[in-house]
Amino acid sequence: MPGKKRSFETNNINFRESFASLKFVPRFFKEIRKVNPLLFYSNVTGRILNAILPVVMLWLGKLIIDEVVVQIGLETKDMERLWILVAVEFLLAVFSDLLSRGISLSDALLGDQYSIETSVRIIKKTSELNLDQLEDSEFYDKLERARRQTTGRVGLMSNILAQGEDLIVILSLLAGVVSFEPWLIILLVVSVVPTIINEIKFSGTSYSLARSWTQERRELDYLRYAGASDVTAKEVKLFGLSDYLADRFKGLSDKYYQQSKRLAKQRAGWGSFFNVIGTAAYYGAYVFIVFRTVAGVFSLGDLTFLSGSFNRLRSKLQGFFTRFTQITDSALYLQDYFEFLDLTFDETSSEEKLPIPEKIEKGFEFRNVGFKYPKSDKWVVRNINFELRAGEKLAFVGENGTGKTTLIKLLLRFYEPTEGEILLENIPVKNYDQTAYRQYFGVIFQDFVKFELTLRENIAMGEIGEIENQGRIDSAAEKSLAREVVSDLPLGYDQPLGKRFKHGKDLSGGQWQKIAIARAYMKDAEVLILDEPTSALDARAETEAFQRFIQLTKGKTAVIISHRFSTVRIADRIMVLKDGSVLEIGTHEELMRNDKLYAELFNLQAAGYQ
Ligand SMILES: Nc1ncnc2c1ncn2[C@@H]1O[C@H](COP(=O)(O)OP(=O)(O)OP(=O)(O)O)[C@@H](O)[C@H]1O
Repeated sequence: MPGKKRSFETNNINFRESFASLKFVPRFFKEIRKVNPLLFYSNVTGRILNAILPVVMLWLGKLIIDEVVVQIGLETKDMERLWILVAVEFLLAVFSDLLSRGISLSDALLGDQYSIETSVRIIKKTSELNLDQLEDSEFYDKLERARRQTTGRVGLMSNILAQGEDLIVILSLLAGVVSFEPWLIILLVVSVVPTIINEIKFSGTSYSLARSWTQERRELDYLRYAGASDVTAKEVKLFGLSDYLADRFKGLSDKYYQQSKRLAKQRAGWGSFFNVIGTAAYYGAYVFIVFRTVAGVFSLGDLTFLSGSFNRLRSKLQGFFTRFTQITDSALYLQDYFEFLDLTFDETSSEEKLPIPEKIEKGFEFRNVGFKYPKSDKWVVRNINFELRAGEKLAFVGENGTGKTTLIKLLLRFYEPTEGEILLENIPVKNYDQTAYRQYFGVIFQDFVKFELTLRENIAMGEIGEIENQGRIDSAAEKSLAREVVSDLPLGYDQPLGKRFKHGKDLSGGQWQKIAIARAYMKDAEVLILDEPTSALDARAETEAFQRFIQLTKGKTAVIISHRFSTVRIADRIMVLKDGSVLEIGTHEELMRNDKLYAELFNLQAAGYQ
């Protein structure tokens, strides 16, 4: 957003908060285990084995050197023990390599399976939520973070498991070092404390930066899409928008880059400084071990074992703390993911819901309905009173933005009215089970989705359980005039639509609408809603589509929204909306006699056709 101040310091996450996010880790692992228990337990077992190998190898190294020293001092050499030790070390080295590869492989497989699982869960969860949640930008940010981190979560899994593995390595090495020389522990602490301080200092900062930029990243994604996609290409070329979009993208990305660079430089600077202190402590320990060896307290083998163990311990401990911040950082994303999954979708009340009536006898009634969109103070519609009687075809007309689609969304219970109520058979619709209630409706929205899938799938979306029912798909296509679209396409029903995928064919606006109408015919719905479904059809096709619609849906209840009065007049009754209120309602003849807005607009359009 231009001019808006963005700084990661403004909502920085501190160490305690990062630490608290670890509470999601057990749930995370439960989910991973569920995805593939066998792979999961093999991975854990492999890591435990792999963790004890380093100390065993170092110990073997010590035994080999000590044996070499003994053999040097002997007149007649007996090399058998030495070769056995070397052979065991060799076998262990091979085993360790195989084990590491096995662990990486199972990490990758488990990670892939888990990321498929999470993507599926995110899709399913999104469909459970209410429309107002989906339209909320904060919600979108949460969804964005939950979605973005799919691969990050895989890294988190490996990191946590590796952390457990390293802990075992550290404890075993520590036991070895302590048994020789407890004093070394003090130097060890001195060598790792700087790393710990550094990590605490920067804990959560990367996440904070990324989080504070969620909205901008969405904007960047959008600009990338607007500047480089087939959908926008025509206008971008025609209006020469490419530089404008590229500059805007660059300006915003540069800001992010600068903040990210500053953070990375600070991290690198402090990291190097603390590392020098740590290295000095290590060399202090080394000098100490060398002195003790020269003094004859330690053997040469002890020297190798101790210096090797100490060095490994130091790097493992440093790695342990560095990884710890990576883990807490990623766990913060985990928190976003689980918070997203735990979002509740609020059916207005938790009381028992009524089953829906099998057949609609009376119809729907809007009683004094008023509505404001969430986070808005503006009444979009108010004092709305009308009936949608069972079996009737009711048309909504009115200028753009007067609330026609909003009334449909209220009828479909995508939103609750802010005041008043909607009734079905004299009972408030909110008392009925929502999922069952929505089954009544077959709807085509004006912004219906053009799924970039096959034509068959696009029609079957109306009743996806019937996708194998060719007869039903044929009949829906026939009714909606989509049959001719099918026969024009080389692959018929199996033609992929849209340009995104190989062999995809794009359709004209009118052809897409015919397919969308077929979608409504797929479902044997009690109530049909057509929100400007024919705006892209030519005049003849539109009249034909509507006349068919009226014939084919005899006895069914329907709402039709259209700006074409030649279509609207076919409806049983017409409701005229103005500024969010009902101005008049009645049959075509009644409204013409009324001689108000409807008659005026009708005559205006009729004159236009003469
Ligand atoms: N999701 C939303 N959040 C906030 N305001 C909205 C939302 N959807 C629509 N509006 C506002 O509600 C008003 C009514 O919109 P609606 O889509 O119901 O009009 P319409 O009569 O169907 O218009 P058209 O003929 O152009 O399709 C408009 O002012 C619009 O800006």
